[in-house]
Amino acid sequence: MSESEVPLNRPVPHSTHGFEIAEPLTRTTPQPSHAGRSLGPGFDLSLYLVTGRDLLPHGKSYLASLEEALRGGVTVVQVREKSVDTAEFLEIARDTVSLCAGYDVPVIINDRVDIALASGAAGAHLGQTDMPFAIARKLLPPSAIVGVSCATPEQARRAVEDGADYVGLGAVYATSTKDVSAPGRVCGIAGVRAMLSVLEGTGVKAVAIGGIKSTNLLRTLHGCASPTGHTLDGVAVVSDIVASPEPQAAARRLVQAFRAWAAAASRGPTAFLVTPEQKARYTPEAIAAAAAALVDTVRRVRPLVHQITNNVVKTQSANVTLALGGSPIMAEAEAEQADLARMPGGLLINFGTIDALDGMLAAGSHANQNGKPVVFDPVGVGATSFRRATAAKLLDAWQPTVIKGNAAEIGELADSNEVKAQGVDSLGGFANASGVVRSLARNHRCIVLLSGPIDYLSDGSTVIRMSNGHELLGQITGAGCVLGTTISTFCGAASMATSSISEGALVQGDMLLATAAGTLALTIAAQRAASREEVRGPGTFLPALIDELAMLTPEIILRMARIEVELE
Ligand SMILES: Cc1ncc(COP(=O)(O)OP(=O)(O)O)c(N)n1
Ligand SMILES: Cc1nc(C(=O)O)sc1CCOP(=O)(O)O
Repeated sequence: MSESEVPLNRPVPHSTHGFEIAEPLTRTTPQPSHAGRSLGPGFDLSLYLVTGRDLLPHGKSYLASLEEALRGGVTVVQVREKSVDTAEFLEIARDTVSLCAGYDVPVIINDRVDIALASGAAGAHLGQTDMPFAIARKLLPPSAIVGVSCATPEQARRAVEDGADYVGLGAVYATSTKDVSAPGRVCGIAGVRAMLSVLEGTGVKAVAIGGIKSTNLLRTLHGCASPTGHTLDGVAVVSDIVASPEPQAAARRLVQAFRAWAAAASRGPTAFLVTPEQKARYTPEAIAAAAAALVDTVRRVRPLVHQITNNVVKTQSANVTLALGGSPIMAEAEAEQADLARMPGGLLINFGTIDALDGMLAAGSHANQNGKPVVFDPVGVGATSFRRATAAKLLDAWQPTVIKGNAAEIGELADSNEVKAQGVDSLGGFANASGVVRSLARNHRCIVLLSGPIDYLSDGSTVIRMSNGHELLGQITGAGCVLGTTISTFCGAASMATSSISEGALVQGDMLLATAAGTLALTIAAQRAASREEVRGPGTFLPALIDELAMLTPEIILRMARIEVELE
C-alpha cells in the first residue's frame, strides 16, 4: 500500500470509547455509557502512544503534538504523568480524553484508577507495584480496559490469570525515557519471546515497550514472536513520537511499518521468511536451478560482502569472495558501520575471535535497518561462557537472516547437549538433525544451516539436505568460516537482484535458496578441487578450491548438486 493510501486517523463527530463517569472539561457531546468495553477484543493496539510531556520539543504544546500524532495514525493513547499533582493530572487526562474522542481513539490512564474513573478514560494501565489488579478491576466499570506491565514470563502468567485485557512487555531495549538500569530490567527480544509464549491462546493482547523507534521497529516485530508464531498486537512508543518536531510523520512511519509487517505475519508462522508460493517451488530440481542461476547473479551484481570475521581466515575469506565475483570489505570499526550498511550486499558476522564486539553490534543493527541480509557464524559458541553471553547479546541487538554453524554450535544455540564441542570443532552429530534445524529456525525466526558431511538447511518449515563436499574441507583451517562467506555473498546478491518486493519483510529475496546456493557453491567446488591431479593434500587443496570457485558455472551446479527436500 502506498503512503497516501494508508488510512490515517481523521476527527470523528463523537467518540465510542471511554466510560461515562465524569464529563471531560471540553466535551459537549454525551458519551455512551461503558463504551470502552465495546472495543472488546477488537481494540486496536497497533500504535500505542504513551505520553511524555517533558520530552516535547521546544515550542510544541502537549495538545498540538498529541493531535498531530492522532492524525498520523496512533490507535491508543496512554496518559503517563509522573510528577504532577492530582488536580493537574485530572485536567490533562480530561483534555486528552476530549481530544482523542474526536479521533475515536481510546485513552488509558497510567497508574491511577481514580483519574481513569474521573476523566472518563477507556481504562487504566497498572505496573507491578501499582494498585492490585483485582481491586482496580472492581473499582473500574466492567467496560474498562485494564493493562498490566510485565517483564518476565511469571508476571505475564499472573496477568493472564488476573484477567488483564492486554500486557505491556518490556523494556525491550534500553531507553532514556525511563530508568530501566536495574539488572534484568531490560528483557530483550528473547524476554518478549518467552512472554509471548505464555500468552499464546489466552486472548490477552500484547504490546512491546522500551526503546522502540521506526529504525528498529521491523527488527523488533520480526524477532518478537513465539516459536509457533504468536506475535505482538502492537508497539508502545514515547520518545520516537513525542520528542519529534513532526509527530504526525513519526506516527505515520510507525503505523505504516506495523501494518505492512502485520499483513505479512498473518500469512502464517514462517511467512516472515517465505510466501506459500515460494514454498511450493522447493523441489530438489528447482533449488538446484535457483542456485545455478545465482552463480551468474553474483557475478552480475557484484555484491559488497562486508565481513567482520576472525583473524585466522580474513585473507582466505576475501579471496573466496573475489573468486565468486563479489567484492569483499573487512571493516570492523563501529563508526563506519552506518555508512557500510547503506551499500547493497551482504553482511557476515563471524565471532571467531570476538575482537570487534561494538562493530558487530552496530553492523547488524544497521544492516537490519537497511534491509541487508545478516549471516551469523557463532564460532565455538559453546566453548566459553563469554561466547555464550556474547551470542545472546548479538542476537538481542539484531535479527540474523541466517545462522550457520557446526553441530556443536547449533546444539549450543538450540539448548541441546547431544553433541559435544572440542574448541571450535564438534564431535558427533544429532539423531534428528532435521528437527534441530527446523526448531532453531522457528525460535530465532531465521534460516538455519547445520554444516557437516550432510548440510541441513531450514526456514522453520522446509528442510533441505545437501550432501556435496569433500573430507579435505575438514583438513584446512576456516572451512566453516568461508562457508559463511559464500552464503553471505549469495544472500547479498539475491537480496540485490530480487524483483518481487515483500512488504513488511526485513530482507527482500529468497534467503533459503540463497543459503542453499552458497552452500552448494563451496561444497561442489571442494569436490572438484579435491579431484584435481595437482592436489595432494590440504596445502594444495586450498588454492585449488579458490580456483574452482572462480571457475564455477551454473551447469556445474546443475550437474553435481545432491539435494533432498523434507516438506513439513
Ligand atoms: C503499555 C505500557 N507498558 C508498560 C508501561 C510501564 O508501566 P509501569 O510499570 O506502571 O511503569 P510507569 O510507566 O508507571 O513508569 C506503561 N506505562 N505502558
Ligand atoms: C514507560 C515505559 N515503560 C517501560 C517498561 O519497560 O515498562 S519502558 C518505558 C519508556 C518507553 O519510552 P521510549 O519509547 O521513549 O523508549
